[in-house]
Amino acid sequence: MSAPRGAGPLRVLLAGGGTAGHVNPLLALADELRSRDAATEIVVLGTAEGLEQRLVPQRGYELATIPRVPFPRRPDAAALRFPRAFTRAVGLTGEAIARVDADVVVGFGGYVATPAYRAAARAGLPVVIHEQNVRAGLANRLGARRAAVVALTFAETSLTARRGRTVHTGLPLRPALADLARRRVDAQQSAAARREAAARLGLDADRPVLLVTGGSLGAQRINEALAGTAADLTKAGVQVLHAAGRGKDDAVRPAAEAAGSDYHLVPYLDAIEDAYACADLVVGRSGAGTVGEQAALGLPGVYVPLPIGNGEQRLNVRGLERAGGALVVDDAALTPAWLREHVLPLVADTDRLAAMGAAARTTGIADGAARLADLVRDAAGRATTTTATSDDAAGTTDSTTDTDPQE
Ligand SMILES: CC(=O)N[C@H]1[C@@H](OP(=O)(O)OP(=O)(O)OC[C@H]2O[C@@H](n3ccc(=O)[nH]c3=O)[C@H](O)[C@@H]2O)O[C@H](CO)[C@@H](O)[C@@H]1O
Repeated sequence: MSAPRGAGPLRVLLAGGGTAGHVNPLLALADELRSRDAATEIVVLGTAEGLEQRLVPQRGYELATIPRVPFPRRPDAAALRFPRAFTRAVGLTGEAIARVDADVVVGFGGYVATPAYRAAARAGLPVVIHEQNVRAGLANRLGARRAAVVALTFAETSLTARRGRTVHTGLPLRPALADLARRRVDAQQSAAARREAAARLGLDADRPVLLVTGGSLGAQRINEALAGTAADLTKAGVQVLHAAGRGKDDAVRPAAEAAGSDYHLVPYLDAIEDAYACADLVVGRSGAGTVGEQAALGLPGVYVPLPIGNGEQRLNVRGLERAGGALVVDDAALTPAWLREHVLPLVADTDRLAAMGAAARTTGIADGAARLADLVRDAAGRATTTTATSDDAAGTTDSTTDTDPQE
């Protein structure tokens, strides 16, 4: 017999997937909920193709998969197949909800979120939405119509819960990153974290470290530009840690090898917190995850927004840029010459980097996972077992006075 709703350990379905940008905040919330109550029951809803396939079981959570059903954007053959495929996905989601006997559904947007929101409505369950990007995706825009809570990474996102609360929680950071964010506020702790992480990565903590990422999938353009400057950087005494993306690292290998032992090329950093702890400067994309993490950590960054999708990457970094924590360069303008002119002097300019880092931190939130966990437990009628240091007065907007998010 299952417990009545609102009683016993929390039971939750977390829906999200695709890239690590969607999966990592979901896992950060899962870890936070479990750390408050080890008996919390969690099922993650994802697809069989996304990064969740690897990342979710690796962190010890059950993954239920449904087929990827992209919402039709034009009247083609896929649009004709959509209603049946969608109904099937909703049915499978309903089965996953019933299996965990969920009392709340939390969605992070993307392909699996729309069926999850629909199945939750059918089951009469409250929905909590987390929107990572400044420009909300379609699934979350639809879901926000009946959501109990819409939680936002960025204050400037215009998505609102029509019938519920809209709260600026920031990005839920996984525990290792939240810990690092706390340590980096103190100069001595920050230096210690850098030394410890440098030892694990085989880096010299006393020389400049440039971290290069292309988001969770890697970025060919960034890889090519770095390949063209690899030797200039190492000749200048800079150590480069470059996560080029799975399957994209081979193209950089000849340049990395020619640049010598200070050029560390990897496909992906599972423990990216170590890389962040050592980095003086980061060059990368401006996915919401990257921006949210680096702001919370007070890390100066050179951002190269991905010029596709709905343009969300340019918007994601705007607040950070305005605050002075970011240099932003268009994808097309990112060349080896640009890196030589801008990044080579910057990575050794400790005063400027310190100012950029401090500016970045003013826009970041380190306890986003705790804030979101409070909202989820509350929506499910559970006590919030720890107190988040939430600036509710500033972070909560009254949904009735906001602009229509569907426009
Ligand atoms: C191509 C694409 O679809 N991009 C979207 C995707 O970004 P994508 O998933 O690439 O990027 P994000 O910046 O959001 O997140 C990357 C995540 O991967 C982690 N990481 C990255 C590299 C690495 O070596 N190790 C590692 O752990 C980072 O710490 C971060 O948590 O989702 C974001 C959040 O909705 C969107 O803003 C992006 O537009």
